[in-house]
Amino acid sequence: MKGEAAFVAALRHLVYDPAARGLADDCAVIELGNEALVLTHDMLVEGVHVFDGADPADIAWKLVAVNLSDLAAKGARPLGVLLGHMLGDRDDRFLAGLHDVLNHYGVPLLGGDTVAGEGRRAWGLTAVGRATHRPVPSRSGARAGDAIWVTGEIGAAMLGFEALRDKTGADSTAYRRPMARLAEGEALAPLVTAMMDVSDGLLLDSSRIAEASGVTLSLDSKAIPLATHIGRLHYALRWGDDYELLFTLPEGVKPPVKATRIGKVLEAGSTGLLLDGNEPEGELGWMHGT
Ligand SMILES: Nc1ncnc2c1ncn2[C@@H]1O[C@H](COP(=O)(O)OP(=O)(O)OP(=O)(O)O)[C@@H](O)[C@H]1O
Ligand SMILES: Cc1ncc(C[n+]2csc(CCOP(=O)(O)O)c2C)c(N)n1
Ligand SMILES: [Mg+2]
Repeated sequence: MKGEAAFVAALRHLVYDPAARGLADDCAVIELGNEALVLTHDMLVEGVHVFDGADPADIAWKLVAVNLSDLAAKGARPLGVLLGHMLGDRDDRFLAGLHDVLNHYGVPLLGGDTVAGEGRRAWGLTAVGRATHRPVPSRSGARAGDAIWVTGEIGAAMLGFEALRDKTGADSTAYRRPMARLAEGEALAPLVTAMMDVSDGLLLDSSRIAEASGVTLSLDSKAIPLATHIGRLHYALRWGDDYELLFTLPEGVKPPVKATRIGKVLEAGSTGLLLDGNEPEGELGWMHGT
């Protein structure tokens, strides 16, 4: 067994509760009578998701935002978060960033756990939300004939990462402090046939909707809103950390939020994903441990 995909595939054999959505969605969804709880957990690791020596205030921001982004993708309103923290040098900065991000989104801290350990630090966060629309949007409802849409721009986090790596002084906010599209997710939830957030790269995440829905997603590269120039297209579509919402709508339905139409859903073909009519080359996005 190697890497994230193989491990999650093995975990699927342990899953029997429908709330887990087959471990093929951004969140678990627990139906409770007329309401549904929406739950997610994402981790950040030093040197993998954030630079070694990054300002802990930025780490706290990103940790909360990437989890709220998964709630946004299901149209859920956050109820609170639980934090898994490894103690370190500048925990006062972590606390300051945590205060900022929780304040920004108006989300309460409900609990967590604190440990000390050696080596690289990792942080975990569980976010709990309440569904604003049921059925809660999934990755599996895209149908042939639907249009494919995305909010915002793709590639801004990649540029921010490069600015920090190369010390150019260019803006790195999109990488350090991503925004969760909660308002957009809530407005879209009643309309979409499928929705997810883009964390691992537009191409890989599009292929996940295709797989979950049993269709082919056909993207038009010229339509994709890029934060960078067209020469960087190959990388921008694969780098990830975008945290925009990727969704499908029936043909003719206009999204109630700012978004760009980037392609069309086709009947399942020989490949789940087409870019300008061809199967994209190389790795599609970010996969841990491969
Ligand atoms: N260690 C794990 N234990 C249980 N379920 C897991 C584990 N790792 C991943 N999953 C599940 O696998 C599915 C896919 O996870 P993935 O991390 O790709 O989704 P995501 O959280 O939307 O993406 P990202 O982590 O890139 O933000 C989800 O249902 C997730 O809950
Ligand atoms: C220092 C540093 N190097 C590389 C990257 C790129 N990166 C790492 S994980 C990931 C996808 C989201 O992770 P997950 O799938 O765990 O949610 C991306 C785009 C980064 N963010 N920081
Ligand atoms: Mg997600």
